[in-house]
Amino acid sequence: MNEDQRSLLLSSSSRFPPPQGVRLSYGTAGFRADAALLESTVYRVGILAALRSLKMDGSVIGVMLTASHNRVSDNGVKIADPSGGMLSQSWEPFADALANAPTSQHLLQLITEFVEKENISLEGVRRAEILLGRDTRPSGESLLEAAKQGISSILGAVAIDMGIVTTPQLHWMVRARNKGIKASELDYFEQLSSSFRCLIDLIPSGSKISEVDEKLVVDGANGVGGEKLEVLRKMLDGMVVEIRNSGKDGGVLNEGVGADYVQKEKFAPSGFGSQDVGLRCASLDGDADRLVYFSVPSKSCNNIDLVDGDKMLSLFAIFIKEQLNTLSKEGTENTSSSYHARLGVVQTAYANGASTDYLKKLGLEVVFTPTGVKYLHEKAAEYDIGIYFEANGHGTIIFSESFLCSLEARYQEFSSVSKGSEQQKAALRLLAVSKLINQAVGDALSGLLLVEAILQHMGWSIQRWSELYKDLPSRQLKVKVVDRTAVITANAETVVVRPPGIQEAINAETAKYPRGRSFIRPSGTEDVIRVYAEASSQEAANSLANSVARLVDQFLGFGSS
Ligand SMILES: CC(=O)N[C@H]1[C@@H](OP(=O)(O)O)O[C@H](CO)[C@@H](O)[C@@H]1O
Ligand SMILES: [Mg+2]
Repeated sequence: MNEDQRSLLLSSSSRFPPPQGVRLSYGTAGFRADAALLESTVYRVGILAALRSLKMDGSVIGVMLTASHNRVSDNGVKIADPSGGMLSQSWEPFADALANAPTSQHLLQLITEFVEKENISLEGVRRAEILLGRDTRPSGESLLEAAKQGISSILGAVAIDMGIVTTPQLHWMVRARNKGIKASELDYFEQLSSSFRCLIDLIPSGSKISEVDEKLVVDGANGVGGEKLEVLRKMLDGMVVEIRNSGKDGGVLNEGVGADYVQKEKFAPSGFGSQDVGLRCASLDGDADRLVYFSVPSKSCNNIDLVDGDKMLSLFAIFIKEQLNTLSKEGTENTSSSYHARLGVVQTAYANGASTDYLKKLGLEVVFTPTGVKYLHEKAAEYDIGIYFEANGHGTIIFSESFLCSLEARYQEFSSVSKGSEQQKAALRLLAVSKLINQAVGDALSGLLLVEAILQHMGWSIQRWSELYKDLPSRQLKVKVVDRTAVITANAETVVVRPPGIQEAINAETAKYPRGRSFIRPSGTEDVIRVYAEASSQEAANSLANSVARLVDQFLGFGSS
């Protein structure tokens, strides 16, 4: 590292001292905390992003300022790798060390050692390009400045501000830039709208949906997703969409609204109620990378019929399986008859037991990973087509490049020898899905369009979709403890290996409940232990969740020894 670079780092970092008495961890989805604590961390993530770009031969890297479903006073920062996915897990320890370095000297020492180990040249001869995005949180603007300062403290690094965008939009832009395709926000909207229209044009003539099922009402979580859906809606003249909680009418981000609230509390979001009985409703989360659907069952209650990430996964799996079955039918005389694609489905321990049973009965390969998009995405990428969703509505579909190449070739074959055939349509539908779905990360807007297209293709109402299988009643709780990192889990977070004894106690409690299942894990985004329980009745699920929460408090709570 030359003297110019050293003095630049020392002088700039001295303007961003780390918060006292706080230890930050990159967690499930980047650094996340009260916004007032984050300026130094965001500055240092700016440095990290610049180094990551230099390490990746100048590939474009993304930095997103968001705290997703957390309350508005929080904020966070996470990196989008050149593939558009999450930061490589191998760099997370360095990210943690950077964020927690106590002084500028320590920070400089860390960077010096790291760039030597990683063979990163800091002579300023290479260009590093970082796309910056932020959601609608008030703290975003000042944290954006800190990120820019961090980036510009690395010689040759350039920050490009993409403004207020959804998290998936930024990931999509990074992926598109590194694939050498057009990557503006308009390009994003055009890709989604044109591929959506392609699927609508391919709807079988017999599929009809009733008038009441034409309308969709969307809860925008008072966040960035509502305003972006407004733009998209104007490009989709075929869709009847009403957007509420867009953030324009003074509502507070994620407060009583949004996909996390709807999925966890199973309550209708603010602005929804008895006037919406029977309608198809959807809810985005605060940065529009999560989506759930719901319907209001009757005028009497505030509860909802939730159609969660597991059901979206099931809908996508049915549709894709149908197209693959059509393609694998004996080909016409001039095309190859055998056609096999490896379709995989990835879930986490939060997936409702009924969904896993349903998917296995469909003959699908179902595998599990720990919570966090980075784990599911990595696993899904092992298939020709990998579908992953968390129950809370994080998820997407990944198509391998080799599969898409062979699919494109098959589509061309069909177009010349059997134009208009069912095989040709099936190939075109899958190609359209691969363009509509955001393959970088879970994207509430692209997921919503795919759900809408498939429901129209099937001629299904939300009620018909929800009846695919009946969820086992479940309950999630959060428990504040002295130190959540004391809990170490294994087997995709389904068992606790440390502290000793608690898993045996959970097992004994769970055994008391028919079809009981329960697990605990440390949250990566909030300072809590999360408790999940499901059983044959809601009362039993609630009781099991409360019993396990008491065990957590006994073993780990403030009163524990
Ligand atoms: C139970 C739950 O909803 N966990 C969420 C939450 O992670 P935690 O580590 O559980 O806080 O936020 C993550 C990032 O948004 C998301 O990937 C994950 O599904
Ligand atoms: Mg989110």
